[in-house]
Amino acid sequence: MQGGKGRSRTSAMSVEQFVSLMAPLIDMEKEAEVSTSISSSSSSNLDAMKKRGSVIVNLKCIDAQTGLMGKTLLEFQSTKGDVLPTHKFGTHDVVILKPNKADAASSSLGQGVVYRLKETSITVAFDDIPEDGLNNPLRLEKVANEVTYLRMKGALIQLSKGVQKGPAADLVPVLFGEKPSAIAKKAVPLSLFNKNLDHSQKAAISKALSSKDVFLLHGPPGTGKTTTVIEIILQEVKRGSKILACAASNIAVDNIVERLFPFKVKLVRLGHPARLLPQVLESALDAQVLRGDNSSLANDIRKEMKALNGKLLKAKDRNSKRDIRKELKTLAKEERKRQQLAITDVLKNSDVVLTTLTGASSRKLDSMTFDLVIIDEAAQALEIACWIALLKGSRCILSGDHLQLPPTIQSAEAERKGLGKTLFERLADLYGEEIMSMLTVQYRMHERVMNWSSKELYDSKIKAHPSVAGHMLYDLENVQRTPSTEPTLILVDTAGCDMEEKKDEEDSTMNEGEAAVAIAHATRLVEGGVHPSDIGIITPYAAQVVLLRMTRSKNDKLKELEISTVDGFQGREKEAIIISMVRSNSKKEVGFLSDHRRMNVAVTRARRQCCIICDTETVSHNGFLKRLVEYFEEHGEYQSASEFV
Ligand SMILES: Nc1ncnc2c1ncn2[C@@H]1O[C@H](COP(=O)(O)OP(=O)(O)OP(=O)(O)O)[C@@H](O)[C@H]1O
Repeated sequence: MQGGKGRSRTSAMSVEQFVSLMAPLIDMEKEAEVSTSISSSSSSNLDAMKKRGSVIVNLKCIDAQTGLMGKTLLEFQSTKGDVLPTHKFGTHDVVILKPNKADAASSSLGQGVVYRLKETSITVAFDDIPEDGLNNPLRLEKVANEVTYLRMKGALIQLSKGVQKGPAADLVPVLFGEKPSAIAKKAVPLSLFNKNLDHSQKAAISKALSSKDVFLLHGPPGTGKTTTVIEIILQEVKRGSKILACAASNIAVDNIVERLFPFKVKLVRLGHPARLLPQVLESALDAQVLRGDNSSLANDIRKEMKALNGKLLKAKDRNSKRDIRKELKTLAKEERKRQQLAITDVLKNSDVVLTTLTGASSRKLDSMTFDLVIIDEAAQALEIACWIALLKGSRCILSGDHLQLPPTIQSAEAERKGLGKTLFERLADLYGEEIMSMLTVQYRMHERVMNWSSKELYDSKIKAHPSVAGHMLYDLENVQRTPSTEPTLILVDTAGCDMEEKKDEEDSTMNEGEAAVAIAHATRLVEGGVHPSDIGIITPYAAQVVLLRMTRSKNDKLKELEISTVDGFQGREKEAIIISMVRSNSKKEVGFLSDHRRMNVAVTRARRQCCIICDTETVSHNGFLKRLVEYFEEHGEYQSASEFV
């Protein structure tokens, strides 16, 4: 099959053009990341750091535990014991711990990786427990993670040198539109592991298995993208393929590991233990290496070396000292060899190696090649990060949805110049349907929630599975039918209710009126029997998240209600979703609300009810949002915010 119909100019670029475009953009992004963190050489002052969200002050250590293969987990809470202030820390970030009062340039008590992040606490995994100072007030500073950029640069260098001899030699020209893509015409006969797959999933699997170089699995919200990826992996393992399975985030990689468990696939998960979910730790490379024969041999050698070192200390004459040193040298070499062999054994015996995209640059994988590289959540990964993994294989399958949120980019300039354009999107433009299948049955939303998104973004091609098409909030156990639980769609209009937006100190926008309405609606749902953990409040603005959490903290019954930005909810779902749009101003500015992908993610998190709170006069100034408002007015229930406060 020939590729190339309808190629877009920006999508068909040569390797050389790609390398010269990306190299400066990666530097820009690195600079932006460094400026939102603390670089080792910076002498920035604490106020500026606080403003950027790269430091959390006034913390106390409330818990210390050992775990994760010898790491120490320390949990910190605000000294006041309430919600942590606005910050830009994320799980897996590298952080340093300092006394609260230490100046910016002072040395730290320890460095660790953020293990768990809650609204009221943050847990960090340290290699060694900080010796003292834990009883005094503390602060955490985010450290720039420069390794990721080095690895992306490494992939660019490899691409620029040419990959004629590497495993991806035939793949690279296809992905840059220099050679046509190919899909075998004869369908592969399928004997499926999962007997419940729908027609669109089966069609996608069949096409994926027939692809000779590249295949895109397009999975709109709730359509079983990961379910389909799992079946593809199982089918490929059955065929004897060696697979590298990656995603941009650790959580997405762990999700695949967990879902492969029941099928007893021989797999190994690479990565820092603090970045893995507890339930997949047994599959971690480190854990498997420890269980291997070569590893116990290496252990025996280390014991022998310890004894010899003792002898060396006691030895008097030069000759015997020299002999012991010689023996130690030989043993050290042997120990290294055994360690390496232990790692190679595990990697060789695994049919599927799983890691994040940046983790794929691990030296442990240096000499390995794969028949297939699978990248899940590819529409949320930088193209250059995908290349770290792609260079290791001769075929690839990318799964994602370019109509949901793209990767987060710190540098506005780098984003404008093209860093954010994903490989998934570029290939979708370049080859279109030839190399792609879209899943069209969704298993999450009531069809009224789904229809807006399907019509607006997916050419009305998505259908709701009968098991969810008509499900209501009051069908849930213990939920009564009340005026609040009854509607599937609710539009709460704040126009004319004196609920204007405001800016917080960091210039992020918030809206007190909307926060009060959102919490009031959540309270009514809980009073109607909805479990608070089944409700999520989503808002695009970080300041509104903090405000909502503070408003919520006055009501103990809402403790388990989840409040997060749209980005924080991607890939997740709740029975009821409340969206606070925030923007309400006389200039009718809507900021990044107008991004179709952000609103698509927000609305499609809802399974049974979606409630939008907004100032219709402000948001209707944007055509896309106007259609959203009209859809909710037509198919849902209209309420004025004045009914809530
Ligand atoms: N063929 C199917 N029959 C019944 N349920 C299914 C089927 N495929 C997927 N599901 C269900 O749909 C839900 C979503 O599936 P999955 O996690 O694979 O989707 P996803 O597309 O990766 O999700 P997201 O929209 O969050 O990216 C899961 O509860 C899954 O069990």
